[in-house]
Amino acid sequence: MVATPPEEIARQHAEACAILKSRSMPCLPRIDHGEVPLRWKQRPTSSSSPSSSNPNSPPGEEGIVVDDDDDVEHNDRPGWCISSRGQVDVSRIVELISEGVNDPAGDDEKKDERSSSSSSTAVVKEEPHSKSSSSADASCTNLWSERNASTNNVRLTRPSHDAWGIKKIILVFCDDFLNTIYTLPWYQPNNDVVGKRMHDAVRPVLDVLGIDKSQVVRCILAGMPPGVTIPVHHDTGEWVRHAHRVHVPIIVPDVDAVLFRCGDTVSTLNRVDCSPGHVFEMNNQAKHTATNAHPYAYRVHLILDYVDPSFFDARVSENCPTRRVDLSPGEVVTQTRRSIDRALDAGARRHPSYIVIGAQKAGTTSLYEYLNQHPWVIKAKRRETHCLDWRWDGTLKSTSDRRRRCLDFYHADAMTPYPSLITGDSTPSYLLDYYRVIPRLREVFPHEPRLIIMVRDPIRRAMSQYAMVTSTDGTPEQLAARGVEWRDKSLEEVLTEDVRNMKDDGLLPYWDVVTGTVDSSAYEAFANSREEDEAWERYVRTRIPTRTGSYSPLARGMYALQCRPWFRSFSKDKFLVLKLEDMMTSSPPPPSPAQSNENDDGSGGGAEKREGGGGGGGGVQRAVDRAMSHLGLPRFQVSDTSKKNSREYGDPLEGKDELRGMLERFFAPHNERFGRMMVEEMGYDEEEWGGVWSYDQR
Ligand SMILES: Nc1ncnc2c1ncn2[C@@H]1O[C@H](COP(=O)(O)OS(=O)(=O)O)[C@@H](OP(=O)(O)O)[C@H]1O
Repeated sequence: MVATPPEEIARQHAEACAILKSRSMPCLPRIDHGEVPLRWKQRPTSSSSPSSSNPNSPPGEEGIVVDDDDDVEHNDRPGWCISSRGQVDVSRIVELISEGVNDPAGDDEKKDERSSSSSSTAVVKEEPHSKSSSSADASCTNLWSERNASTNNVRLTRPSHDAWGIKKIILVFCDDFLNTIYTLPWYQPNNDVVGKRMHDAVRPVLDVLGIDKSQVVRCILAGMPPGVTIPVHHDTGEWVRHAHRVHVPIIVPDVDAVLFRCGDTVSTLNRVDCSPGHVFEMNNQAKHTATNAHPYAYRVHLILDYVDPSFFDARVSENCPTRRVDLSPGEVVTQTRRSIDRALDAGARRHPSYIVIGAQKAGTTSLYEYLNQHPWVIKAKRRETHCLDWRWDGTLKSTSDRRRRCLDFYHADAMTPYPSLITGDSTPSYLLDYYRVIPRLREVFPHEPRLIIMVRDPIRRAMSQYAMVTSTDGTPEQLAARGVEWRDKSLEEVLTEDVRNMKDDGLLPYWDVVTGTVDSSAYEAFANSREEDEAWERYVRTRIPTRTGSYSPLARGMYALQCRPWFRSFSKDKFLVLKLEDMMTSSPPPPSPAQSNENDDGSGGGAEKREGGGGGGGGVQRAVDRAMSHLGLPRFQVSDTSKKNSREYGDPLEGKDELRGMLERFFAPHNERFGRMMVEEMGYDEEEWGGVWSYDQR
């Protein structure tokens, strides 16, 4: 977010006034190009920094990025940004909003202050034709009065508008992700006298656009003060990509004193005809700027955003259906920069909403960081809370104390007023440590957070673990967590040790240590037996230390065994399982269903599945889309798709073909079993999971 410095705003204002004075810029001829194609608005938005949505920070700017440069990608950008969609009679809207139109924003409050202070000598600039009313009773007819709005309508903040002194009458509004569309009382035909009249007065605009009112996601009347320039900017936020932006000038005291320009670049801004009643659509992801050079009067536009009807179906298929809420008069809403909630829903969300439970070294940090780029996802106080394993405080007497302790690892209290926002953590040790973690999770988080499991070729995973644990880089805390047990051990030694432990626990009756081979019939007989369950529990209960990462290089890659107790403990719909390899595919990011009609270039995108290949962001976006859908969050575009927690290390299996062959033989039946489990028990795609990590295909 770049805030335009005041000197630059002053320069742009002077420039606009000079243009107006010289009458050197004619308006574009009114041409109806039809709707601005939404694919022209797909440029990723750039201001979704997670911190901006942290409820601990005050709501920031309202999704507007001010640009001073022209570094915009112009691929497939239109030769036009403005489409004249028609002309309507706005006199009924004018009737409703004329009163108080030229009162400065917040003036009713100032008047209250003045009337309560007889010594006040402040000079109020009187505007002609301005009957103002500061009463907030139901009969108050000044819709600009903020007291009236907060009593009879609903007050919403739009910080950038406030900064520019723009005042507004809000009729329909949605959060940044179009997750909830709020209809305010002053647009509800059955609820309010104003609502009925406003609803009817706006109707001709919808008719000219050929849209149904259910398509409207935002609709406000915005009053721009005299002597103000909104500097060149473009709008940002997910909603921009999905919505058509329409302006209708309603009250324009002097069209020659208004300069509204829009264009693909700062140097190609075109002037739009702002005569009252001109319904025009603009590409609000292109540059635009407005100046009201009138000496004393406000200029009012109806600003309306609408989506295609297919948008709502797409949201259903993304597991994130749009909600519609009719707000009551005087209702209070809580806002962050990108979210809006009803105050009466405070506390409705229970935290945490998700936990990435493993597997270690399978890309869990990346997934966590990608999720946290979503403006509605708030980081835990630390990525790996470990609140259910080694930070669990068994000395606490009651469940509520233990819950409190666990919740303290998240910003749970600060998030209470904002139920749209979610939080969670990534503690990859949980997957293996099921016997400790599952009962604790059930106890302190009975709402059962969504669980995400990432997996990776178990041989690669083991190599990554070995490289990490034997590495001497990192913070003292990281070094301590890794332990020193493997420091002087070779890869062969640590693998052999794990095999020995498993053998001793009766977990590998099918594995011949001398030949390094599996007895297939012994494996088939043992797999999924009660004996295997017992042996697995024995292993997990005795071989998992809590204060070192130097353990289980093989067991942590036996995913069917690790997942089984989890899958038995929670319903299927609680889980999402993702393969790290799928994050590495380089095919272009998929369009969301909500964009697919516009975006489909017909390319299936040949996925490169092997590690080390590509990783152009398509795989990351696809994985994050699935996670968002799992969490019931609206889709967003991941801006930083770089891999996290990655380490440069030589291939520990380089020149060790025998060891590699042994590992492949060891893991092959486990991989095959896990693939089957995913398809048959969890209902995942056969093509994706059948034959997962089948080494003989390499
Ligand atoms: N997007 C993407 N593409 C390819 N590889 C990726 C990606 N994200 C994470 N990684 C690799 O995942 C490894 C780190 O996993 P974790 O973050 O789960 O490790 S940890 O358990 O939290 O320590 C680590 O593997 P190694 O580099 O082999 O150690 C990361 O490089």
